[in-house]
Amino acid sequence: MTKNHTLAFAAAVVAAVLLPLATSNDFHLKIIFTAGVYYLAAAGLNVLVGWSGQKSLGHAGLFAAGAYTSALLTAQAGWNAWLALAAAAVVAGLFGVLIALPSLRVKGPSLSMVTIGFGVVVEKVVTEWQVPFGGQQGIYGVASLSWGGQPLSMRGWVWLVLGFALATHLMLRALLAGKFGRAWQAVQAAEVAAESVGVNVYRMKVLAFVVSAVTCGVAGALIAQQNQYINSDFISFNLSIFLLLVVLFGGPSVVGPALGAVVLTLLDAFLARWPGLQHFTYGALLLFALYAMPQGLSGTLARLRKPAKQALPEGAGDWSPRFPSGRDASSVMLQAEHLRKAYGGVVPTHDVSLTLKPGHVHALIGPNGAGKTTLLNILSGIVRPDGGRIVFTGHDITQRRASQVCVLGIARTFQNLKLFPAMSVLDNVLVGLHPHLQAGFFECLLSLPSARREEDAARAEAMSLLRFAGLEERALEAAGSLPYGLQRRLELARALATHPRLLLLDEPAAGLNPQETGALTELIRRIAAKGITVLLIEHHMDLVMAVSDHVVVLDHGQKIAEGTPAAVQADPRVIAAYLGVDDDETAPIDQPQACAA
Ligand SMILES: Nc1ncnc2c1ncn2[C@@H]1O[C@H](COP(=O)(O)OP(=O)(O)OP(=O)(O)O)[C@@H](O)[C@H]1O
Repeated sequence: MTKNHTLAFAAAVVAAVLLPLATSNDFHLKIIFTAGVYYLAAAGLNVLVGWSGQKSLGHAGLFAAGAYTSALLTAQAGWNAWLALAAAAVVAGLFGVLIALPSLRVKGPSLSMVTIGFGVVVEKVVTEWQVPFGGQQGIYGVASLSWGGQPLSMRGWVWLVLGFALATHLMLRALLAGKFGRAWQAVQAAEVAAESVGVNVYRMKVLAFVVSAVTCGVAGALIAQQNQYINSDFISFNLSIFLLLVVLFGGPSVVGPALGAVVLTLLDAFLARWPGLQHFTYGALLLFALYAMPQGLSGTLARLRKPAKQALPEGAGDWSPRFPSGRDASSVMLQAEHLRKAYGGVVPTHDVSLTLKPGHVHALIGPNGAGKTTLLNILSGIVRPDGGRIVFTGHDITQRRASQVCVLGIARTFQNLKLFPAMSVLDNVLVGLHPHLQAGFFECLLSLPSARREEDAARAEAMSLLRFAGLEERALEAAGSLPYGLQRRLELARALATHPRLLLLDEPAAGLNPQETGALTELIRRIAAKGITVLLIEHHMDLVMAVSDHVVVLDHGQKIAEGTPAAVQADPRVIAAYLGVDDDETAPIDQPQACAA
C-alpha cells in the first residue's frame, strides 16, 4: 500500500466506526446499510463490467440466489445465520459458474442476453413457486446475524456491512493491482492479443463473472437477513439495472463502486417519495454516465486531481531469455506439414510445409494477399487449420488455442498493432509475463507475501526488458500515447516477456520511417543473438536481407521458393510472383522498393 492509500484507508476505517455513532435514527442507519450492501454487489460487478468488459443485465438473479439461500437455510433448515451467509456466497458463485460457462464461450452480446434471461427466470420462479420460495408472500422468519448471542442492532448491521465493504475493497484492490487485474484489462482491450500472450481469455471471463456473483450473493443474503424477510419485490429487473448503473456511474476504478453506491443510494432514498420519477432519473443518469463520463464519477474526479509523480521501478540487471536455443542447423524447432486453410472459395494456405531451425532468423515473404499472415495465425494458434499438422519442440500444437501455444514458447506481434492502449507501457509488458506468474487467485486476493514478492520480481524483470527494448524511460506512460514506432517496439517487448523460444513478427517495420526501421533491424539482431528463433513477415526487403538466414516465399497460398536470402532474391519464380510477369521477362530483386507493399 502507498502512504496515501494507507492514510485514506485509515480515515475510512475511522469514519466507518464513527458514522453509525453519529445518528440513532434507524432510517438514516438503514440508508448507510443499504449503501454498503449496494457497494458489495457493485464491487464484484465492477470486476466483470469495468475490468473485463463484460456486460450483465441480470445480476438481480445472483442477488436472489444469495438472498433465498440464506432465507431457506435459516428459516426452513434451521442453519446458523453466519453459516447460511457463507453458503449464500458459495451458491451464488456456483450459479455464476453455471451461467458463465456456456454464455462466455461465444462473443458479442450473448452474456447480456443470457443474464437478462436468467434474471427474468429467477424473478418468475421465486414469484410463482409457493414451495419452497413462498410465492409472492416470500419467506418470513429469516434468522438475523447475531453477535454475543444477540441479534445485531441496526447500528451493528451498519458496522458489519461497512467492515465487509472495507475488507472487500482491500482484497479487490490487491487483486486488481496484480496479474489478475492486468489480465482482465487486457481481455477488455484486445482479446486476441491477451490470448496471444498466454492469458486464457475464457477462464478470465468466467472468473470475473464468479467474483461478481459471489459479492452479489453476499449482498442479497445480508438484505434478507437484516430484513428477516425476503420476497420477489427485492429481485426485479430494476435491481439489475440499478447495480449496473452504480458501476457505470461510479466508474471502473477500485473506488468507483463506492462512489456510485453512496451517490445513488442517497438519490434513491431522496426519490423514494416520487416513485414515478425514480426510473426516469435512473435512465437519464445512465445516459449521462455513458455519454458525459465514460470513466464514471471516479474517472472525472481523477482527471481534476494532479497526478502523483511516480518513481520508475528498479530493473533487475540485463534482460536474458529463459529458454535460449543454441544455433543448430541440423535440428528442427518447428515442423509444419501440409497446412491448409480455406475461407469459402479463398484458400490463403494451400498445402504449405515449413521447417524452422533453432537459433535461426527465418523470413516469410510474398506479395500482398499471399497468405503470410494466415500462416502466422495458424502457427500461433489464432486460426485453426482445416488440415495439416504442426509440431513444435516435440508437441503437436495443431489444434491448441493461442494461450496454450504461447505457454509452450511461441510469441507473436501483429501486423495491425494490438497493444493494450490504456494500460501503461510497464503493464503491457507485465501482461506478457502473465503465464510465468505462479501466484494463485487467493494469494493475490489476500495479498500474501508470496504474491507480493513475485509481483516485485516481475516488475524488476519487466523494467530490464524495457531497457533492452529502449523503452525504460517510457515505462509509466500509457501505451497508446507513445509514438507509433515505439508502440511497435513495445509490442515486441511484450511478446519477449512471454519468454518465447520462437518469436513470430508480422510486418514489424510496417509504418516505420527509415531511422526507426534501422533501429528495429538492430533490435531483431540483438534478439536473435540472445538465442531466440525468429520468423519474420516483412515487405522491407533490405530488412529481410539484413537479418535472415533463411527465406520462405508464398504466393497465392502456396510455397513457391525457399533458401538463403541471396538464392531467393535471384529466383525467377519469386521475381515473377512479385512483378506479375513471365519468368523470362524477370530481373533479380535488388530494389527494396520493388517488394514494398
Ligand atoms: N478471416 C478471413 N476471412 C476471409 N478471407 C480471409 C480471412 N483472412 C484472410 N483472408 C484472405 O486470405 C488471403 C490472404 O490473406 P493474408 O492476410 O494471409 O495475406 P498476406 O500475405 O498476409 O497479405 P498482406 O501482405 O497484404 O498482409 C486474402 O485474400 C485475404 O482476404
